[in-house]
Amino acid sequence: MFGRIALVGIGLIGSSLARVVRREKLADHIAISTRSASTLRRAEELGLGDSYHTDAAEAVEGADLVIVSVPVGASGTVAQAIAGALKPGAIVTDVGSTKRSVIDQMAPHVPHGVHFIPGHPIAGTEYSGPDSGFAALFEDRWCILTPLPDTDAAALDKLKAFWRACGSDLDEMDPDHHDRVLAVVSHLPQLISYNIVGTASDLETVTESEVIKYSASGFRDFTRLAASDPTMWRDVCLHNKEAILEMLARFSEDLASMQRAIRWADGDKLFDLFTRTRHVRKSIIEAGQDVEVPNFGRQSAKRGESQT
Ligand SMILES: NC(=O)C1=CN([C@@H]2O[C@H](COP(=O)(O)OP(=O)(O)OC[C@H]3O[C@@H](n4cnc5c(N)ncnc54)[C@H](O)[C@@H]3O)[C@@H](O)[C@H]2O)C=CC1
Ligand SMILES: O=C(O)C(=O)Cc1ccc(O)cc1
Repeated sequence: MFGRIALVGIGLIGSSLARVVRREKLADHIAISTRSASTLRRAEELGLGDSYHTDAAEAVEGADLVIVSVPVGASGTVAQAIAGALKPGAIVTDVGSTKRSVIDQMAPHVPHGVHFIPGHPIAGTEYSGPDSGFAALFEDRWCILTPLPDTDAAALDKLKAFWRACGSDLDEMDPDHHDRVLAVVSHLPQLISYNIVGTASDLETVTESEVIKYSASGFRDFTRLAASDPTMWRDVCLHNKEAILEMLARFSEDLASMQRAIRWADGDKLFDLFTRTRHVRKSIIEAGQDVEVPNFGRQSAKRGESQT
């Protein structure tokens, strides 16, 4: 499908892309670049690419497709570093969890004649780094592209064909709309998880060992999300600030309303809400969107066994 693909950033997403590109033979040459020398060495030990570069500009030279998979706060720095080396006609895309900020950071650096098409695979886990990736990550998951108004139709089609070959279903969205939707379905749950796990670990009357020993599956699900990469999520918060603050404000209002219902023993109100939310879950399952996060390479979560 492509001659040379350059992957800038080789963590969970970059290394999953490397693996699926190799498996599906989507490129003749995979060039890998990342900022940290030790991560690059690890990518080489894992045999993820055909060439390895500490200099991102060197990796993108001659590439037909460049995929930037770094924390969203680093997008501008990467775009600036690669701008001068991009081949005319190349497609540059990203996988960042926020889109408006990535566009604002990257678009000014992309030269005329290079096709910049921002993207976001809605697929991931709480793990990070080149060891954590796997080729099946994108299978049957959505990938949202947020093309700019002047995006070249042929380049867009090519990028869509690439993601389809990775196993994804494609959607297009306006970047601001993307940021509001993701704020509620992804960023808010993530922040609630950080908060609930923080609350539990701050309780003086409950020892940490009790939290671990008696954690019911509800709390355990939150700890999975709360184990996600701090740099990535710090950047998401800082780069989708307005939409996240709006969703947090709505959430706080609804929480206060629930608090009131409990205080005044308003059982009907609680029952109605719990019935409504149950229907949301039912709709997700009926739509076939209840995808389990795969357990590749992880130890068993059985009681008493350690988790790495
Ligand atoms: N982890 C997840 O579940 C998902 C993450 N994303 C997005 O994908 C992007 C990458 O995330 P992950 O692969 O999970 O992160 P990761 O932490 O596993 O990997 C990040 C990579 O970026 C490199 N990097 C960091 N700063 C850099 C810089 N200034 N220049 C060059 N390389 C740099 C790191 O060395 C590493 O190779 C983020 O923007 C994130 O929002 C999108 C969907 C899911
Ligand atoms: O691990 C999970 O449950 C996720 O939700 C992964 C995820 C994290 C960030 C994204 O932008 C998209 C997907």
